[in-house]
Amino acid sequence: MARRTDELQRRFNMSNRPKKADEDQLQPTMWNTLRKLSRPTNKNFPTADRRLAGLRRSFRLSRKDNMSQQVRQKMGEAHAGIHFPIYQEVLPHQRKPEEPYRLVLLTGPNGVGVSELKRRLLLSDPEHFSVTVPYTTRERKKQEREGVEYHFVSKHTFEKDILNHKFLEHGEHKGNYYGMSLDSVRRVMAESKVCLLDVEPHTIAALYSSEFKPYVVFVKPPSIELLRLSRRKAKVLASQNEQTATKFFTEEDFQDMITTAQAMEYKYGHLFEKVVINDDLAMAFTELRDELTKIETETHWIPNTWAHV
Ligand SMILES: Nc1ncnc2c1ncn2[C@@H]1O[C@H](COP(=O)(O)OP(=O)(O)OP(=O)(O)O)[C@@H](O)[C@H]1O
Repeated sequence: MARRTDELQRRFNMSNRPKKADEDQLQPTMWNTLRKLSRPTNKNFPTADRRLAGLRRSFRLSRKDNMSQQVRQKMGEAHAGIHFPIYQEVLPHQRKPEEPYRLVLLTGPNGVGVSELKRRLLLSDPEHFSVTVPYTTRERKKQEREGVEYHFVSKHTFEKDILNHKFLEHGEHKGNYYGMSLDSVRRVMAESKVCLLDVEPHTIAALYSSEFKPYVVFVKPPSIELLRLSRRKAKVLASQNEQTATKFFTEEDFQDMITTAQAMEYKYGHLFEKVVINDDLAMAFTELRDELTKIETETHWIPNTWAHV
């Protein structure tokens, strides 16, 4: 029988965009961040390429400049067509042994620890957790194998695939395309593994269906004081003049992380089923792993539209 609880209603009942009155109350910085959040970008390339190539941050800009008009138009249509209902009925759900595991989506501001938590989950049980293989048009390096680090395809094929909505997220860097396809997610799920995917929050909508039953985890930074303490020794990669070097987090990085997290929660909080505050890394990992175990083994709520495949 369908039921609706206040908590679930809170999660599922908000429209995707803040109301005008709400917009007026937002701090200017947060509102600018909200605007930025609407731009497609890609978090799924293997960290080495994404970061060594300076992809993560420059990606958003290069995509905007380089993508063909036709492709941009198609992408706009794809995003514009997705709406969430004001209310959603929910049903209790328990995974049957023959069913695929729910897709696990990890999201959060840059540098908060999404990749680190994903890496730890993978290491903790490589037979159980898996990740997708991205597509690229760049040249294959000597040590790389097709289908392991990347699927290597031609520019023509890639552009055709963009128009056919094959990619969940895609972008361009230094004249090469990179992208993550829906089929890669399906392949992992068909292997009876838990597919871990880190995404920008706007991508959640494209996966919000009975086929994927996404379990959305928001990785949130702690207070700025705790960020300063916990990230004292942590380093991030930074691009400088096309070169990449590691650097310590700056005060600006921390501020940015907190403002972006607030904006993400404001705009997409109704889709987050679990919020993990990443202060102590070991504790955050344990909390996340335990929660994923519960979702696999215990009865929990899902939108009733997901009940039938
Ligand atoms: N709780 C934590 N305490 C200390 N250091 C942390 C913690 N969480 C993550 N880190 C470190 O912070 C840095 C950034 O983490 P990570 O690469 O996972 O961020 P991210 O959210 O994936 O960001 P991006 O998508 O930009 O790569 C890494 O050096 C990581 O080891």
